[in-house]
Order: sequence, then C-alpha cells, then structure tokens
Amino acid sequence: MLPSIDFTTTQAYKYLTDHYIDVVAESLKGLFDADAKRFAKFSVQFEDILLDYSKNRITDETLALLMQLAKECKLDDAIQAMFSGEVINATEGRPVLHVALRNQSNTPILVDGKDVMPDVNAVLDHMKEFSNAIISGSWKGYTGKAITDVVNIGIGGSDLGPVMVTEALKSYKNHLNLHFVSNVDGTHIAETLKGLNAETTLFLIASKTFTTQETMSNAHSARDWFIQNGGKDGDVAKHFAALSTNADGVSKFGIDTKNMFEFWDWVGGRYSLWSAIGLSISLSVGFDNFKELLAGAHAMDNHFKTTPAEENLPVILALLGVWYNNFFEAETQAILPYDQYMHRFAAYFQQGDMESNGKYVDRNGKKVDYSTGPIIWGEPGTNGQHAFYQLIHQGTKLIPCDFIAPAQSHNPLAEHHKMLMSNFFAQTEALMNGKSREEVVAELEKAGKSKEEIDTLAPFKEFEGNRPTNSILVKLITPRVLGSLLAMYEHKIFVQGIIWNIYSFDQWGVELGKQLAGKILPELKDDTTINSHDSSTNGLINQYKAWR
Ligand SMILES: O=P(O)(O)OC[C@H]1O[C@@H](O)[C@H](O)[C@@H](O)[C@@H]1O
Repeated sequence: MLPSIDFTTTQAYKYLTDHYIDVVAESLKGLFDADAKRFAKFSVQFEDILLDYSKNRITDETLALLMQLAKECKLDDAIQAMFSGEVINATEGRPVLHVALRNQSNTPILVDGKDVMPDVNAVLDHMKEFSNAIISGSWKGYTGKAITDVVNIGIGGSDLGPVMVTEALKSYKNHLNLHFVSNVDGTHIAETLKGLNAETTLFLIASKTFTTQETMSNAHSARDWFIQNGGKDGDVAKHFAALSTNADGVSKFGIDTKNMFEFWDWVGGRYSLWSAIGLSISLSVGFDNFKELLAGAHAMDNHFKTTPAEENLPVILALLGVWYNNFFEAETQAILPYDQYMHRFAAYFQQGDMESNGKYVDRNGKKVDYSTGPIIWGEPGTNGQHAFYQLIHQGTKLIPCDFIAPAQSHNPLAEHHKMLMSNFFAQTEALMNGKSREEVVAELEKAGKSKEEIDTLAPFKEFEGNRPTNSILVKLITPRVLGSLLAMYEHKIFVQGIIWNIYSFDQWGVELGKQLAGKILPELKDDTTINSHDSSTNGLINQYKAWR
C-alpha cells in the first residue's frame, strides 16, 4: 500500500507557500553573486552524469523544505513499496516492477511469494540467443537467406521506447535495418513495406495486451503482405515473433509461442523497453549493449533506492518540478537534448510522464484541487533554438527546462561539437542572466544608434532572465549512460506521483476514446446518414461519408 497524504496539508507545504514569496523576489543572478559556491552546492554527479541544478530559483531553505515535503509524504516508504513488489498500481491490482527487468544483481524480487528473477533471466537468455542468431545470419528466412530488415509493429510503450533507444544508440548499430510501424493509418505500414523483401524481413509484433487495435491491424496487414510476397502460412514462424504478456492472443494470431518473448503484467507499457519489448534494441545494437543499457538503469535504481534525498538525482529533479508546478504554477516542462541521436527523447517522456501523472483524481478517489503532471515537450538543440526558444526567453510563461548534452560526440567532425556545446552552455546562462536595459542601451550606443532609436528598440531587446534550467552533462551517450538517464527520469515521475498522491501506473484516461471509436467504426461501414451523436459529431461523420 502506498501512503496517501494530501501534500497541501503538510507543514512543509505551508512553509513553502510563505517561502515562495521570498524566493520570487530574488533573481538567479543575485543568488549566484551572493554565493561563490552555488554550483558546488547545487550539483551532483552520478557516474558519468553531472546534474547541475544551481540555475534554479531555489535557496538552501527551498531545498530543505522540499526534502521535508518528500519526508512528510513518506517517499521512503513508497520507494520501499515499489522495490519490494507491493501492489502499488492499485487500480489495476498489480505491482510495479520494471526495476526487476534490469536487476542485474539478481537479488530475489517476489510477486505473490514467487521470485520473478528466474523468469526474467530466462527471457533475457532467449533474447540473447535470438538476437545472436539473427545478427550472425544463422537464422534463415523461408528461402534460406539471412534477415536484413526488422520491422517492429507496436504503439505507445511498445513503440516509443524502442524507437527512442535505437535512435539514441545509432552509433552502436549493426548491419540490420530497423523499421517501426505504429500508426493505424495505412500509410505507415504501406510506406515501410515499400522496398522490403519478404524473404529477408522479420516482423516483431510488440504488444503487451496483444489486443491493441492499431498493432493488430498492422500485424495482419504485415502477414497478408508476407503471404502475397511469396511466404506460406508455414513460413510465418521464420518471419514473425511476438513480444507480449498474452500467450493465447499470440497463438491465435498464428505465431508459434516458441517465437514469443514473454513479459508480465507488472511491467507498465511505458516502462517496458527493458523487457522483451526491447528485442528490437537488442537486434539493432546487439545483446551486450542491451545488457549495458539494463546495467545503467540498474545502477540508477540502486542510487535511487539507497541515496539520501539531498544527493539523489531523481528525487532532486522531482522536487524541483513540484516547486515550479505547484508554487510557480508552471504548466510545462521542456526536455532539450543537445544530441541529435536523442531526437525522440522528449517524445518518449511525453508518454512516460504525461500518461503516468496526467491524473486529476488522487489515491483516495477524490478530485484534486492542485496541479499534477506537467505538459512535457521538447526538441533537440540547436533546432529548438531557431524555433521556439523565443517564447522560453521572452514569453509570458515560465518554462523550466532540462538541457542535456554529452561532453564527447560520437561524430567529432571539425568544430561541430564545440559549436553545439557552446550553445548548450550559452542558453542556460542567457536564460538565467537575461540582458538588462543598461546592457541593451550600451550595445545600441556602440552600434551608433540615435537616442530616439535606442528608446524605441530597447524594450524589445531586453531579457528579464531569471528563467530556471537544469543542465545534465554526460560524458558520452553510451548504452549504460542512456540506461541511467532513462531510469533517472522514470524515478522522477514516480516521486512526483507520490507527492501528488496519484496513481502513476494506470492509464484509464486513454480508454474513453478507444471505446467511442469502437462504437463509431461500424457506423462507417456504409453510407447511412448518422444521427446518433451530437450535431457536431454527426455532421463530421456525414461529411466524411459524402467525401470518401
Ligand atoms: O502494448 P500494448 O498492449 O499494445 O499497448 C500499447 C499502448 O496502448 C495504449 O492504449 C496505452 O495507453 C499505452 O500505455 C500502451 O503502451
């Protein structure tokens, strides 16, 4: 059982409410001027990851109060409850044990009194054996040729993680061509299959439930394509594998359960890249690198479980997020990786964070009267700079940003990486310091502008600064570092869910749309005029029918 505490009734929350008034009056620039040790004080290193959170609108007291808040919300008990396999996903009646999937120290983790580690390890062994066979070419397609292309068919958590990681680790990639099909829009699979050869293509049907409409439709279309292109029913086993918790569904589809890579209902979809759902990752970068990814996550799990809150990366990030979300009323959180390989990182955590903490009902079933999960968004730097940073610098909204960058590049071309990094450093400095009226005026004077021109232009060129950022500087994006980074954000989300007293591991909010689509689909079969909905929905459906 998770503790259930309304964080707005804690002592710490009351103190933070008063303390906020003082902090709002402070400038980050002033806080840095007043304390030469601010960076040393507000930064923490874990292996090859340095988190600098000094450019946040906090003081020693803020941090102490946020830590007190975590304590009053019984965060330690909640962490203990998750790692020990308690049923903390209460609305689905399940434990939450993605940490078991990367539990490289193999300590027993019990679910209903049974250690899950032997099963976890057996699937990892199966993934290793299969990956090696496909990569080495010893696994042959139906005409005796080796596999050249792998198509992962899945959506949500069965897509976003594998896509993001295979992109982030592209420099570790082998000769296999990876493709990902998620959208039910036929364009996605049709465009993917163009140019593929059925003799050398392997399909991974990735679905925890094996019932998801998009994935099942794409899987059936893939099988039809396979048969139309020369494969026989009996050849399916050589070209289709399933990653799922649903053995019945898999065999009904016609995939040999020998080619099924199992996982369990205690793995949430958006936390499943560490499970069999990660098979595409293992195929793309090799099993050893996949294992390194798991090892990095495991190291972060241990850090999260055992490190005092003051030094604990996920806890610090989470509490800073609460500070902005609930006191500064920030609505969003930007994730800005200065690494092209990580271009799907923010998209991945859109699901990770927003599906976990986008809830307005607390763990007592009551509607909350405070703000919960933020809107997560972001694009890689420097592209974002030339698109939406205007609003971050001079807009009316406060947008806390996480800047992430590797000190070393996998592609050290000429001056590229230095240029990239100069932007990474410059942006957080600019957001913090801004540019005062005096500086603007001096610059315009130097450029020879008249007094009148200066008076007109100056307000537009001023930056008030004081905009908070975290800098996450890593040595190099390796599988291990990536694993740690991902686990760091996962645990951040967990901590915030505990503070906000919500259930972070269900996703009932995605069901209603699915249900209604299920009702509407039969209505689209023929051209009968529809009048069973509101006038807008009827009007749209009927116009669609007229135009199709
Ligand atoms: O892996 P499945 O069962 O096909 O589910 C895919 C996705 O389906 C969505 O409906 C869920 O909201 C996601 O959490 C999930 O990842």
